[in-house]
Amino acid sequence: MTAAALVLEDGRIFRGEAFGSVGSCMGEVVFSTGMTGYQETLTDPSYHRQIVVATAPQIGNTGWNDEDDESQRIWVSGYAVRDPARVPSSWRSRRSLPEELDRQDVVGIAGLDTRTLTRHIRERGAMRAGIFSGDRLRSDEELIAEVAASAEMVGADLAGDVTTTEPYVVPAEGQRRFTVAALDLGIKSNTPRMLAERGIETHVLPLSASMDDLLAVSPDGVFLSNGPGDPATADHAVELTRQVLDRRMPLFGICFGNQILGRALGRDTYKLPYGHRGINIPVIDAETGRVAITAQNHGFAVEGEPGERFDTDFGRAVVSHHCANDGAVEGLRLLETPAFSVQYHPEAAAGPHDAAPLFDSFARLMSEAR
Ligand SMILES: NC(=O)CC[C@H](N)C(=O)O
Repeated sequence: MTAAALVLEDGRIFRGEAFGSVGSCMGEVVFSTGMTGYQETLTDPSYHRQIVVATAPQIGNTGWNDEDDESQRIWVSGYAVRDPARVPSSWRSRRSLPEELDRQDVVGIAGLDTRTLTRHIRERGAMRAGIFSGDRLRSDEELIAEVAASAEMVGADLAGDVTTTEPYVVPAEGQRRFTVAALDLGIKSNTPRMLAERGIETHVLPLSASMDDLLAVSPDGVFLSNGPGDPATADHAVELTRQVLDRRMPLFGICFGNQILGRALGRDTYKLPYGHRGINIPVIDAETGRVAITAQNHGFAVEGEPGERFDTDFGRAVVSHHCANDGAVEGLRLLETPAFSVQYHPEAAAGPHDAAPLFDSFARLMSEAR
């Protein structure tokens, strides 16, 4: 056993043993309450620069397979778990979780009290932290100083780190009904897959794409993906979105995309105390009162009140969805321009499928705009 410590910026230290790679990592410490889907979580680019704490005590039971990655690599900076599986068991598993963490040089910690850690984050808020093991484990003072010198999540411009360098196309399954230009701020593989199932061909474009790049693919609609970092930094994407709205091109955004649409409509974003991360988060549709159980992973939110209607440069808009737990904005819809977005994850990887019909709503918007 190699000793490891998770050190928080407020000086609190949790001790355990090294899990995955030995060394050190820095990031914002956040907790995720999903009991399944750790492979999708770890490979979700939105977790770039975050140390994820699994509240589910046993992690790694189904190993690591070659099918469920949401991107090319693991993006979390570190992983903290209570009780790792000794022996993974799944017919799809190719290797164990710690083997994969080690293969990708991802530093983790196991055996720490994740319940106390989660309660601490819930009370004090998500904050900077580091995991240290091997020769990176030094005196408490040195470790706390190292964490205090690391980068904050507020003001972090991270989508450029995760976006594709080259455009690529994910073809429609069967007959192509629509073409979508997707701005890649950290897109997960399951999004183009779910669009493809609906006859949509997706052109995934780098974050630096211009309006001309978008128009070059003759899209029926534009998609804004999820992604890491502080939405207050995403000025280029906000400007591009304003141009898309100006042209009345159908637009759909997820998570970071919801925050970008919010900013394009003149709203500010702010940091939630500890965010929403899990796969059973209840969201209320303000119009119908219906609740959807959703997958979520966000630390920031758009300012607004449940059901609020407001004026924008593109006509009237409504806060279409909000979180049943804390009332945070979970969706926006324009009433006079074909655009909507949600703060949660209809691509649901991993997660419940209540929100999947939103991809059908996007297809409907594109067909109405023809
Ligand atoms: N999953 C996402 O798109 C997250 C958006 C943003 N980085 C946030 O934390 O709020």
